Amino acid sequence: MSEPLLQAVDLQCERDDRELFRALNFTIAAGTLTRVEGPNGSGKTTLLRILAGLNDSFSGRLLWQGEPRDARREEFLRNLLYIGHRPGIKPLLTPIENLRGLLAGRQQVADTVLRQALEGTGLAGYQDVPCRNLSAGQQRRVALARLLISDEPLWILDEAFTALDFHGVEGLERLLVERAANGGAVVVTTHHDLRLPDIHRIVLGATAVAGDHGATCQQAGEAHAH
Ligand SMILES: Nc1ncnc2c1ncn2[C@@H]1O[C@H](COP(=O)(O)OP(=O)(O)OP(=O)(O)O)[C@@H](O)[C@H]1O
Repeated sequence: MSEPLLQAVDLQCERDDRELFRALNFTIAAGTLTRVEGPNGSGKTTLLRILAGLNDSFSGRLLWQGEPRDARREEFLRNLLYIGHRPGIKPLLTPIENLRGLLAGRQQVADTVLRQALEGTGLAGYQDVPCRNLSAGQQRRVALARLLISDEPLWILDEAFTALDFHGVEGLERLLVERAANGGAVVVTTHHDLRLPDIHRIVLGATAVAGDHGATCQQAGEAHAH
């Protein structure tokens, strides 16, 4: 197996006295794609925010490269690119200005590179238009342009495919596969029917109908049920 980046050990989370998941164990390794699945409200966003260090209401352990994540929090955050389910784009700013803001304090990137990244996500000609004048899919593409510049080894992407058209979905699928092939680790949630090979699956709320909020982890070809 390739190098483990992030490991979850016995994760458990409750919200408003309802258990979303428990006994969740998995490894996010370099060079892999992982999809977190489950019905609405099963806890996908919550799990991604926990993994990204944005939500601390859980029990269990998270390890970054084999050591407690919180003991290496700064290093962990430098190595993480998290894009939430809202694109997080400032409507009064242009795509270029938004990207500059998103990269502030992390990466020094020339404007020519930002422009190329926006062209790469299909926004040629829109780089200097205020984002409030862009469609939902175009705003999503502004946020996703960040992926074309990223040097972080771990991507956590919540509902990244939302509002994208057919070509946008295809392009993003290709990018994620290439990223994993080049040694990155990608964790995604989506309600889209993705065509990604060798994807690992973390299924939440698998037995929710029976009132038992179970979770299943399948590491591409190998399944662990809890
Ligand atoms: N800020 C919050 N405070 C309390 N409960 C919350 C909060 N945010 C979400 N929840 C609850 O946590 C549960 C899981 O929500 P979450 O957003 O993680 O689900 P999800 O699987 O991502 O859903 P969806 O597919 O609809 O995006 C839901 O029942 C929701 O009501």
